[in-house]
Amino acid sequence: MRRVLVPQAIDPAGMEVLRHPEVIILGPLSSPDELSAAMREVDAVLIRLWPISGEAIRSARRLKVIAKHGVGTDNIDLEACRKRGVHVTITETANRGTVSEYVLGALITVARHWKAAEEALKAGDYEGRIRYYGTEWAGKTIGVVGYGRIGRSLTPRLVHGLHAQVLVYDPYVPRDILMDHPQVQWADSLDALVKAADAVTLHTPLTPETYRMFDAARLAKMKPGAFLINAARGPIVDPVALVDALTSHHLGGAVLDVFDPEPPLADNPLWEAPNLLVTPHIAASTHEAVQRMGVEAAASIMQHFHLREG
Ligand SMILES: O=C(O)[C@H](O)COP(=O)(O)O
Repeated sequence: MRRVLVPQAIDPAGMEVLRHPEVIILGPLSSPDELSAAMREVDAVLIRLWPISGEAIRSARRLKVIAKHGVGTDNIDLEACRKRGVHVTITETANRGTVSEYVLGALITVARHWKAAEEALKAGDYEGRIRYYGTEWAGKTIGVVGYGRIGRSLTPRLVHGLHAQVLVYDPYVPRDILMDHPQVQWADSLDALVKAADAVTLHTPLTPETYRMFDAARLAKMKPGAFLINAARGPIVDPVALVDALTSHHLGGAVLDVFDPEPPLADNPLWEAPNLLVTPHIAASTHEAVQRMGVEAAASIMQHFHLREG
């Protein structure tokens, strides 16, 4: 028998994939604190965002596979997995379109002062309509940092959906995969991208190289009035520097779906920053993408144990 731990709820279709006479499904757990102990007697874990420490991996003697529901593996101690021979899978393509749609919504919502205008309207200030003038994206330059699956899915949507110019920066992918379109170009450097872009959207993993990639110095290089969208990982952006850049009105606005740490601190300076929109790490949370992530993560476990064709 294989014991598979699903610590947090996933889509029922994903649970269905795990249902098999040779599989015992364990979970859900009530908090991340229970994860390490619960992992001790399992062969596989299907993990969302809860952290899996090296210690938890080392003391999980039966563990063979960790299936990540999503694409970011920064919550998993990969070095400990490598040393113990634990296989890690991600749901490679499950969320790219949904995250791209979130970014389109974020760009439009923040650039049209949607939240402030709505609050003004509800407070009886109908004349906000002649105060909240926004930014039109057609013809503007949007910088896409990271040209992995999400960056590549987003770029055509920016071109065809928003009619924007797109500048792409990613030192790890070959230039010939760039979308072949006159409105899409490589940036020679990250600084060249931030200096030229009316909005920058982040689509890199969290690594030592991307940690605080958007610190005070880099934010200062962004165009005055530009917008920043972070649906990648919180620590890529220095939150204190971002609050300063928004409060001084150097930036026109920002949208954060991710935080450092997660969950974000309740008493948070970000909450007071002007024209900052926030969501609780839901860029990939559509019914469609959550179903795909659940099914693909579960299928990768079953494939690992040769309990399913494919
Ligand atoms: O809710 C989840 O499980 C997430 O969407 C995780 O996705 P990510 O690791 O790709 O952010």
